[in-house]
Amino acid sequence: MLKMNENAGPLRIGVLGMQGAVIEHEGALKRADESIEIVLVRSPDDVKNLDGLILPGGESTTISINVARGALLPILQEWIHAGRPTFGTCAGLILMSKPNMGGFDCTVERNYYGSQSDSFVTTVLHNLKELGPSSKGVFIRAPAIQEVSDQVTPLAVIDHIAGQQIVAIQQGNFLGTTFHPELTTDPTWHRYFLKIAKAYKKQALEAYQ
Ligand SMILES: NC(=O)CC[C@H](N)C(=O)O
Repeated sequence: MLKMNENAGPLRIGVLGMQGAVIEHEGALKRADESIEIVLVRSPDDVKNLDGLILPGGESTTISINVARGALLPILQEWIHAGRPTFGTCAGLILMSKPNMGGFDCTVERNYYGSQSDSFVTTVLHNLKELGPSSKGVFIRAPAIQEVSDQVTPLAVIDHIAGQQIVAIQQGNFLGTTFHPELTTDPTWHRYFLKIAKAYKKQALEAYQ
């Protein structure tokens, strides 16, 4: 059984360090809250005592292979199954969707917008007041969120020639974006994730006492 972090001190957030935008997420977490502890997750022991976990973007097949090779897969599955705070960006979101590790009750289509050269930056329109009206979304060989169940809350959309598309979602303690908020200096999405992790930790510590 995965142990929770019983330390009431600063939040400990893990960043899966297999491939992709790992350092960028570490920087974004620091910008969002200087006081948090960051753990690079590469082996099962690294997942102990975390309050939240980020699955970065990169290449989802490579990340999956490395996760399986490092014996992390059952630990991550247990983490997600327990509903612990998890933030998946781009490839990270792909891993949290069906038929991969799961977590989100949704399907995604990989490389929806085309190849690397079809990557783009556009305005992400937020649905949730506390996130502010909008942010800059960096989409790099991004997936598109396809079917979502009513368990999934869309948090943001973009206007696309194919129509408005959902690009950020929440389901309980899971947060996912098809874009890369860690590649901008705007801490909005990481702050929102830290809020989820903080609330989860508070609740878990209270239940524990
Ligand atoms: N920026 C990204 O994470 C791209 C995801 C990548 N195209 C994949 O399918 O894995």
